[in-house]
Amino acid sequence: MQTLTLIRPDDWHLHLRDGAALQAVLPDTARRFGRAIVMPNLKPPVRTVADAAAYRDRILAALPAGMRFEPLMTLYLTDVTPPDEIARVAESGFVKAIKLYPAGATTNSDQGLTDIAKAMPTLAAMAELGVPLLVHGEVTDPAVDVFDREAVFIEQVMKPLLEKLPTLKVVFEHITTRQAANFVWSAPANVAATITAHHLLMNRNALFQGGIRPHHYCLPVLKRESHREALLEVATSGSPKFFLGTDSAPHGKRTKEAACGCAGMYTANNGIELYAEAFEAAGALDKLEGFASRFGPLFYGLPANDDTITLVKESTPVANELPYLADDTLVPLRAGETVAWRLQD
Ligand SMILES: NC(=O)N[C@@H](CC(=O)O)C(=O)O
Ligand SMILES: [Zn+2]
Ligand SMILES: [Zn+2]
Repeated sequence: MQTLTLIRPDDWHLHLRDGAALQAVLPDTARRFGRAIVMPNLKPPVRTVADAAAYRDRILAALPAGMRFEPLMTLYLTDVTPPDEIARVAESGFVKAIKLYPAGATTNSDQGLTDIAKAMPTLAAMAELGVPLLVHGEVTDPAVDVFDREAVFIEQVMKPLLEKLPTLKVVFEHITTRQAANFVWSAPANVAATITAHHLLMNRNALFQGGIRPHHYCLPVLKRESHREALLEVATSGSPKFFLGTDSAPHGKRTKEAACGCAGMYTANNGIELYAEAFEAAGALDKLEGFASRFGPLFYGLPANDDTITLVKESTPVANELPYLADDTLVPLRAGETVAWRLQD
């Protein structure tokens, strides 16, 4: 049987939620990944180092006994995040980055930034202290077509920001377009990107395959095939500017299968297996370890994990639903279908 052993990977973009949801999803990630950059879009958001310390404690308390996992925390950038908070971040050791959500761009982004100008002193402090900025890169202007919002963001926000603060470390999160892939490829080494497995595996046809498919809806929304090809090309290129970020984003079945369904796919239960499928299909399994286990730590200035995982090539069924909340379940990506790889126990 074909197997693949990798340095244990990390997930550089993950939603763990809180409370019962956190309890339900955390083991899926901790089984596979050594560390994860934990997104701060809770209700209310994680805005201070003190908030992040309390959230980190709740994550560690939810970790099943005997499991090793290190949550790397982030703060949610608002119009009023003070530059002082950045000094506390740099001192904390456990807060690794600041997350920019344009207000209204995605799930729980209503307290996000309304205008980048408002954050300039705080962003300048980040550039000075080497604190990375993680960006949900989509404009929110309703006049801009939803499929173009990432490409427009590059021109309207990302380029001007990096012109003003050329040394700021930036991770363009969950990139979905050829424009974003090219932009990061051509940018200096302080600019990197995460890529999800679902954007490597699916194009926008998956949203309408035999009918409307709410479990394939996430933000940024899936794009056309030529964009998927561009993402696959940079992900498998061996460039250290591109690394793994699942953007596993759990929402209960009832909130997904609704007249106005939530954005986000749940992939943590096959968090590395889905990437193995995508890399294998591209004939690039030898490039997976760099992308999944080495380039993220390199960007964040951390060592790679000191243990390994092994994947087995074996068609493996995916559950229809997973336990989630007392009154709702979770429908993972590929529910009721199969994944080509399995994590060895
Ligand atoms: N990706 C998503 O579609 N949803 C994320 C938010 C985000 O990462 O934009 C969520 O928190 O549900
Ligand atoms: Zn996002
Ligand atoms: Zn996300």
